[in-house]
Amino acid sequence: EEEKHFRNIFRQIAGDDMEISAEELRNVLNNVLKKHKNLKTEGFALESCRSMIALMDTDGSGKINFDEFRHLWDKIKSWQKIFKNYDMDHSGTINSYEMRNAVRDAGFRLNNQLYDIITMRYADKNMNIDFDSFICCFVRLEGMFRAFHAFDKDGDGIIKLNVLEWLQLTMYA
Ligand SMILES: O=C(O)[C@@H](S)Cc1ccc(I)cc1
Repeated sequence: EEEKHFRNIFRQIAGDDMEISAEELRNVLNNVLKKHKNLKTEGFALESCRSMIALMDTDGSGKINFDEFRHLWDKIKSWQKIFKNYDMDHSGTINSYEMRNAVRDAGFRLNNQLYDIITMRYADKNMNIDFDSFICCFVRLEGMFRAFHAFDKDGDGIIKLNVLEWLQLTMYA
């Protein structure tokens, strides 16, 4: 039943081509955000939605189909619970220390250098991370781990890429 309901929602968002574009994704994310008063954010920028599409576009169509959207939506739902769990004062932001715990709670195993890089890339001047930056960071983390494992056929934790393969990975993200 829930699946049918979700498919109807998807159909409304996606329109005739049954694929969601960056603009359509931005509209649905920002409409949902309006229902969450304690998720302070200026909303998702188009560029952020383009990146989320790229990271989730496993069939290379340039848009996201039902399965890709379902995966993204389930991830955002679980990651917003983690965000709210750490945003105790309901400021709509979490600080860089809480971000470390949120990343760990989401199951990502990083090192100190990466935690610092994430703070530099996603936090504001007060070292706080707002909700849309938080989600974009997690979508990128999940997408990049997934891309690495897709290349790591023998699962030895080592991949070999030539420069064009590297650019294919990093430019469409
Ligand atoms: O659908 C909702 O409002 C909750 S349950 C999950 C959620 C929260 C924020 C966003 I943006 C997307 C989804």
